[in-house]
Amino acid sequence: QQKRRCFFEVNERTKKYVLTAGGNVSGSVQLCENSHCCVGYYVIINGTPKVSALACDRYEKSCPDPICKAQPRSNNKHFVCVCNTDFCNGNINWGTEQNSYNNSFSGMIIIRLYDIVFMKTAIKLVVILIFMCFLIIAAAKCRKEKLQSCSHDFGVLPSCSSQMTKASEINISQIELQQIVGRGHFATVFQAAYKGSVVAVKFLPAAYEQFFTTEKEIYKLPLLKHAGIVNFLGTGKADDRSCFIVLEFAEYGSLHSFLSKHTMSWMSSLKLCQSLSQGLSYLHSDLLSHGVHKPPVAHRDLNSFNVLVRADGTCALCDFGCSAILRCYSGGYRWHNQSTNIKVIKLGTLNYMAPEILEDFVNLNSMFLMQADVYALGLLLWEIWMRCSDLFEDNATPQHLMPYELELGTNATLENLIQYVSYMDQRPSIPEHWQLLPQGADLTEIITDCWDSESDARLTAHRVVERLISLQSSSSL
Ligand SMILES: Nc1ncnc2c1ncn2[C@@H]1O[C@H](COP(=O)(O)OP(=O)(O)OP(=O)(O)O)[C@@H](O)[C@H]1O
Repeated sequence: QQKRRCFFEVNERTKKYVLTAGGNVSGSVQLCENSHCCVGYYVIINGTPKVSALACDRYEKSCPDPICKAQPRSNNKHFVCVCNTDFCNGNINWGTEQNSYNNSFSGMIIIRLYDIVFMKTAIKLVVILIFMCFLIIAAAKCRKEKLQSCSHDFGVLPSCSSQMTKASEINISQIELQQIVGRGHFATVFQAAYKGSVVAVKFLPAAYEQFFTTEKEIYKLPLLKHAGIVNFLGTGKADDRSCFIVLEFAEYGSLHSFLSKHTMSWMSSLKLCQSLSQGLSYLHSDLLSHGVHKPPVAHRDLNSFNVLVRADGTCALCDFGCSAILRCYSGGYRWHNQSTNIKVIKLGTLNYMAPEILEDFVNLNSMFLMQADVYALGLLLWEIWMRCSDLFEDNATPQHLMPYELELGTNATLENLIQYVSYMDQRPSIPEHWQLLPQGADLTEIITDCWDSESDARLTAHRVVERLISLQSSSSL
């Protein structure tokens, strides 16, 4: 059986030879010859315990305790402890008085293994705790700054700066339909009169209620009102069970129809581009205002049919039937488990799909939905500037074309787009002479930085807003 090992220490007042008889001593360790018990003698001096002696017990006695429990010897000034595990005499247990005495152990000469282990663990715990606190504070600060920076960047309309959108249910009898102004893949949109104002009413057949529910959910998000997003007035159900959404009326209709009919000056094109980017940047923003939270939203179907143009020449985003609310999870954004998870399979809008979405078509649960919106934004900026008469020689402004329409025809298939956009890494062509124009190089760079094949390398919508502002302020064409 292995011999017991005990701490060994003697002060002047103890007869050293008496204790060395218990076994061979090497430094501060004694190998017990006659006993399997360690013993510790302590004396209280000025209220603090000091080691009087630590050693092997000289005779075999009963020592049932694995830890060294203090027992008074005389006058409550001297204590002895006996224990039966290796080095157990290095740490006397004071019972209820333990804490007060333990704090005064600095006078002990022997380096006690148990103390070291305990100290090391305690130090590790403290360091881990401090590190975790630091991380939590840094994360909270980072999030706060992010939210604050977003809320400073974009004006929140005063009407709803601190409230949930209070759109009421609208009774169909309150609406007077006038004429059809647009048709989408699912919806028919009417110009109508409602409470003395001209509005747009979007009807969705009952079969497409899923799109209606998603779109309503987005419009009803708190703080969603913004000049770059079409103003939402309410929803309702018609007698034939179709659902409808009442919106502000955009006089020029979709951006697609506006660009088909109009060319524009440099300043007008900038107005369209800026309001469009601001709308998207606001949609993507994560906002906290007066305790109300607006999560980021990815549009997921951004194209020139889903951007409206108002009479004042500004853009407003619409059609959120495929949009996704993103929730923040430990630094990144994930798709909130929304009522719908619809795959966008619509001709025309395929042209605006980012390469990673085209390729990963069967699985749209991507973390990069906002970057995919920015890709589409780049195509829209190209589409707008291709109709800017100041960027072309007299009467040489091209006809309006959708992205890739020239290269792949009016109804490009998914396979053609994957081949052209993804594998061949091609984009709509930017006129070479733009490089010679005062702002040409900058606007080319904005477009190409939006439609980069690497989604991570693309600008954020917020950065596009900034780049467009500096483009405007540097000089006019
Ligand atoms: N508020 C509005 N003011 C004026 N015109 C509008 C308005 N909303 C929609 N429109 C017109 O109706 C068209 C279809 O609207 P919307 O895109 O919302 O329908 P949809 O069926 O959801 O379309 P999609 O095919 O993209 O899914 C638009 O392209 C636009 O021309």
